[in-house]
Amino acid sequence: MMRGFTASRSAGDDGSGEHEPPGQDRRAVPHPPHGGMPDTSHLARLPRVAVIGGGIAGVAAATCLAERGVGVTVLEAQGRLGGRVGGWRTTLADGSDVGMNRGFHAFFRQYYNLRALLRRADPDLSGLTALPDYPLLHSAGYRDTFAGLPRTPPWNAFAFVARSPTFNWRDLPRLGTRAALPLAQVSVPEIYERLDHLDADTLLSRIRFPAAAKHLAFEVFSRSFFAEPTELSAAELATMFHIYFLGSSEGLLFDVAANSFPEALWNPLAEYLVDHGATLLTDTPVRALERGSDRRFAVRSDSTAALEAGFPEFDAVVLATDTAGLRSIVANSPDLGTSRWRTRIAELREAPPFLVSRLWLDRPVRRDRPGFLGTSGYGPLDNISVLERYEHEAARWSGERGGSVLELHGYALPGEPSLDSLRARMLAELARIYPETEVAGIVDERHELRADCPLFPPGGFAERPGVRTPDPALMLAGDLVRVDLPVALMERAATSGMRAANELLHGWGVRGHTLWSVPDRGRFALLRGLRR
Ligand SMILES: Cc1cc2nc3c(=O)[nH]c(=O)nc-3n(C[C@H](O)[C@H](O)[C@H](O)COP(=O)(O)OP(=O)(O)OC[C@H]3O[C@@H](n4cnc5c(N)ncnc54)[C@H](O)[C@@H]3O)c2cc1C
Repeated sequence: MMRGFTASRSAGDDGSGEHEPPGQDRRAVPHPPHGGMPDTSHLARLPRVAVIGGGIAGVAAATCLAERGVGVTVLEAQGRLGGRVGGWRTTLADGSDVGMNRGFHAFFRQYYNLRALLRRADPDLSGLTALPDYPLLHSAGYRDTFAGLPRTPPWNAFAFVARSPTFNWRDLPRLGTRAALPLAQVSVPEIYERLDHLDADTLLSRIRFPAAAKHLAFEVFSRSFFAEPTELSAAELATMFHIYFLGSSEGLLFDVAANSFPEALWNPLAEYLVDHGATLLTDTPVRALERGSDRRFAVRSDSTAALEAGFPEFDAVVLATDTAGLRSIVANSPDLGTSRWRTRIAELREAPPFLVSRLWLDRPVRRDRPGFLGTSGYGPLDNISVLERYEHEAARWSGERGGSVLELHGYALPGEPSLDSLRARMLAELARIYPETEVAGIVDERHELRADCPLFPPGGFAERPGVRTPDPALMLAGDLVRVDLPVALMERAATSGMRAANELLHGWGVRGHTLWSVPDRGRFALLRGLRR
C-alpha cells in the first residue's frame, strides 16, 4: 500500500476535550501539552518526520503530527498497519474468505488516549463493542466474574472479594497489609523506586493472598502481560493493578473489536491519516538512520516502495517499532545517540513466546459459553474466545456454516515450544473446559507462535529508555518505552506515540495534544497517610 498526498489539515481536530474527563471517572487526570502556535504554518520550511513502525504507537505519533500540519511519512515493515493488533485476509479449506487477527485484545474504558485516537476516524467508536462479562475459571473449580461490580474503588474491590469463591473473609487477618499497601497507593514513577527490585511473585507471597486468589486474579493478570510472575517486575504488576482496578472507576469490563482489526481500526485510521496529508509506506522495513545532507536524517531501507518514493530526508524521526526492530535499527546506525543509550537499547529483551490459535469448528459451542473466558491451571491455555459472540464476520461464518470460531491464547511459554505439541495440549485443555469441542471437526485453523512483546523484568525500569533520546530530533514510542504515567500495553503505546509527537511539536513552537490518564496516585487519603 502506498498512498499519495492530499492536504486538508486543521489544527485542534483531535476530538479530545481539553478539560472534560474522557470517560466516567471524574478523577481522570489531564496532562496538558506545551503551548504554542496552532500549526506549522508560521515556519519557513514544513518540517518532515519519518515515523518508523505502523503499530498503535506509530499511528498515534503520525496522527498527532499530521493534525498540526507536519509532513509525515509512516514506514512499516509489514504489508499492513496495526503491528501486534494487525489483521489480514485468509481463505479457509471450505473456500470462505475470512479475517485473521494477531489475537483477541481487550480495549479497556480507561484507555483514554487510545480511544481518543480511534475516535479521530470513528467518533462513536462503532468499531468496538462491549463484552458484558468475562469469567475467570480455575481448574480446581473456582469461577470469578466481573459483571455487576460497582465501578468505584474501593467498593469494586470489596464487592469482588465478597463475591469471590477464592477469597474468604477469614483470610483477611492473615494478609500482609504492609506489603499490600503499595498496591492501593500507586503513584508513577515512584512505585518503581519502591518495588521494581522485586518480582511480582515475591510481592504476592509477602502479601499472603490465599493460593486460589493468587492463581486466579494475579497469575491470570501477570501472564496476560506475557510473563510469569517470577519474571515480571512487582512495580509493573502494582501499576497494572492500579490502572485496571484500584486507581480507576472506569470498571474492569472492556470492549472488543466488533470486526476484524483492519476493518474495525486500521482502514479508517489510514484514511484519516491520508486526509491529513500523511504518506503511508507499507512493506518498507527500515534498516538504518544516517545523517542527511539537507535535513537531519536520511532513512535507509532496501524496499522497492521506499526506492520508488525517492525517499526524502527528514527533520526528525519517531522510532515506533517493536523491541527487535528498535535494537536492529540502532545497532545498524552507529551515529545515533550516546554509547550509554545504545547499550540500554541493546539490552532490551522480549517476553517468552506465546501462541494464538484460531479454530473454525463445524459445530457450535454451547450457547452459554461467554465471549471471553480467562483460565488458570489448564497447562499452557490462558484464555478462550468465542468470536461469533462479538465479531460480525465470525457471526456471519458461524451463521452460514452452523459452526463456531474459537481463539485460544497461551502466554509465557517456556523454552522453545513446538507448535505441534502445543496445539495438541491446547486442544486437550479446550476439551476439558468445553467438552462439546471434543467431537467437533476442525474446518480449518491458523496459528501465530510469536515472541514480540517486551519483557518488564525486575530491576529493568531505571535503564528502560524513555520517549526522549539524547538527540532532540529522535523520539522513541511503543509499549516498550518508559512513560511516567499510569498506562500499560496498548494505552502505553498510544500515549508514548502522542508524547513523542508533542515533544517534536514543542521544538517547532507548535501546540501539542492533551493526554489523559487514570489518577496518578492512590485515591484514598487515609491509605496514603498509613503508607507514609
Ligand atoms: C496476542 C496478544 C494479545 C494482546 N492483548 C492485549 C490486550 O488485551 N490489551 C492490551 O492493552 N494489549 C494487549 N496486547 C499488547 C498490545 O498488542 C501492544 O501493547 C501494542 O499493540 C503495542 O503497539 P506498538 O505500536 O508499541 O508495537 P507494535 O504493534 O509491535 O508495532 C510496531 C511496528 O513496527 C514495525 N517494525 C518493526 N521493525 C521495523 C523496521 N525495521 N522498519 C519498519 N517497521 C518496523 C512492526 O512491523 C510493527 O508493525 C496484546 C498483544 C498480543 C500479542
